[in-house]
Amino acid sequence: MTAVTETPVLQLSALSHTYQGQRRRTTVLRQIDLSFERGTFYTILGPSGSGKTTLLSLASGLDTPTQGTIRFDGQDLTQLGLGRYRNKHAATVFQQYNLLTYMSALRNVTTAMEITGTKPPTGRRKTRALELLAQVGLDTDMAHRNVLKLSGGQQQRVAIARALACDVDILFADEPTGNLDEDTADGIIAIFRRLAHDQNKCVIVVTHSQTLAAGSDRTLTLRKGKVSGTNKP
Ligand SMILES: Nc1ncnc2c1ncn2[C@@H]1O[C@H](COP(=O)(O)OP(=O)(O)OP(=O)(O)O)[C@@H](O)[C@H]1O
Repeated sequence: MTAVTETPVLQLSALSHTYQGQRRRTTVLRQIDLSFERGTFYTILGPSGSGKTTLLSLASGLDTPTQGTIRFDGQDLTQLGLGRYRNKHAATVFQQYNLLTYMSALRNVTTAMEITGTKPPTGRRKTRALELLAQVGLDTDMAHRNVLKLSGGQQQRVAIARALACDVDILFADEPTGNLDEDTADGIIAIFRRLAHDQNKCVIVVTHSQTLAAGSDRTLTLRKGKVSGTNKP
């Protein structure tokens, strides 16, 4: 009998990235090879400036690497199309949230569903959005409030609900618990674990938080542009 090996949902091969500044070039990532599987919650750690956000921008299709390839389900992202990848297969929770500031929390979530063509399996988009906002601890009153009238931590939770609203294969998040108290952060970690383990999604989170790392299935550490260590095999 031959063993069936599943194609990684995301594969980075010989990935390097260099920023071209006005005076000098900075190589941030050097020849990185990494595979990510469905059903797994990953955290990426590393000192400030080690290239974590850069790695996330490339892997989520927001930027293109100067060298190397990125494959989603075996298909090169340049062939699949970055727009299609970001719309249908990947969702990102940004460090700065990137919410639509003239809208309510609820509209931020439903708009994301409209743009990506996400139809909830049951109920209307609005019902599903309220459900997701409740899951991250935002009640109906907060859901209807303009996002600028929410605290930083509450805005961060709207950004998480918005990413959860799009039924994608990979969820990326950059410091998603940075502004949250311990209990709320624990709730978010539990959501990420459920997404990976119950819904077979791949969750990839950049963080400095050891608590978040401890809640994940695998941690990768970036140092000087290389992956210097992985644990929890
Ligand atoms: N657009 C850019 N142009 C030039 N250099 C950049 C650009 N973006 C990031 N850098 C540099 O690339 C390096 C890696 O940045 P990156 O944001 O990926 O690090 P990080 O590990 O996420 O840091 P932190 O933990 O502080 O958020 C830093 O030295 C940064 O100054």
